Amino acid sequence: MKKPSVALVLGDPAGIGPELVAKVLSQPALRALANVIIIADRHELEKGMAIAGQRFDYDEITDTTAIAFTADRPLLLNHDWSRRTPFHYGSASEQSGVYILETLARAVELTQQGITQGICFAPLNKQAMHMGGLKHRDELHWFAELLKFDDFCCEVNVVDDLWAGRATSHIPFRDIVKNLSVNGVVETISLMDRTLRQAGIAAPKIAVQALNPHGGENGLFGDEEQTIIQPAMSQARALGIDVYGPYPADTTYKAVETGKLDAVVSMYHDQFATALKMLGFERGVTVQGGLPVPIATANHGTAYNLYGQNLATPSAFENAFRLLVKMAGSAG
Ligand SMILES: NC(=O)C1=CN([C@@H]2O[C@H](COP(=O)(O)OP(=O)(O)OC[C@H]3O[C@@H](n4cnc5c(N)ncnc54)[C@H](O)[C@@H]3O)[C@@H](O)[C@H]2O)C=CC1
Ligand SMILES: NCC(=O)COP(=O)(O)O
Repeated sequence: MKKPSVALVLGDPAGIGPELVAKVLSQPALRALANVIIIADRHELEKGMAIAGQRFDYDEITDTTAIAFTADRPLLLNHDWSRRTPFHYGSASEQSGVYILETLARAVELTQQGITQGICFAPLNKQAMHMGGLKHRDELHWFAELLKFDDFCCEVNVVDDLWAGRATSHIPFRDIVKNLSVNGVVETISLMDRTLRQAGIAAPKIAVQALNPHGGENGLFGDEEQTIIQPAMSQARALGIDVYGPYPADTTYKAVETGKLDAVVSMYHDQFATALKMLGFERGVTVQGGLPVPIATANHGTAYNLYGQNLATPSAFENAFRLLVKMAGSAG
């Protein structure tokens, strides 16, 4: 297979992103997987290497129209921040938000131009992005608009061989129930089924979570299982999708283990994400599911509390890079 070209973005320079990028790209075996174009302020990239105590060589480019890759040597497209307001290291700021949005937008542009086949970004901060002008509730919906994609999308989390998606995501807890619908649950199950097939699982088995304690116990405390989740599962079965449940949140993992299920569809963000992060915080990846361009990141965030201390574990971001390269290879 031809080596894919991928865009790599530092995420929020005020968090652990630059340190993670340094730790990943300083490994020759990882660098060799793809032609990498880093979109970053050179000073922040160098600072990440200084924090990590690890470095790699790169060539700087200014012109993206005639790119030539030298074996296993990343290219840097310098997003010069030297004349702009400095970042607030270790906390959210407007300038971090603007930087994140500008660098991600350049990554999307490169991918739309066919120069790269996917985007891997180190952790970003949604609060900073909102301070920097993000009007969408999260980067997923911002990416969708940039890519002129108006179909269904949702974040997909992966730890080892276990995948998870959610029918609602970055919304207030009090709004979960009013945002749940039969159609939304069917869309989430279908996206999960497609994603698993693209990942090479020929006959995906998908668990669906209940919303209420003990699955509502037949309407005793909540009836969303009967009014929304079971009808959605019936529609999914009619589409040929192999779904199981609905399982109460506290015993879903047991059902997954016993039934050797491949994925879980949750009703809200933390419902299964908490179990997944218990299972493998250091290994988890988040994919921007459903978009026409492969985009992946680590499942953890900016960890502002760890900034500048060389304490960030790179393994989740390494997994994100590997998965993104695989997806970009299939896309290109
Ligand atoms: N990949 C991405 O872009 C993601 C971004 N976020 C964003 O990150 C921001 C902060 O999120 P939080 O919920 O505070 O979670 P967080 O993941 O940044 O931090 C949670 C805890 O885990 C620790 N931690 C995180 N990554 C670590 C690593 N690589 N090595 C060692 N310890 C690590 C932190 O020090 C902290 O104690 C939010 O704005 C959120 O939206 C959250 C998840 C993924
Ligand atoms: N920036 C990616 C992101 O926030 C996805 O993380 P999560 O919603 O899976 O926690």
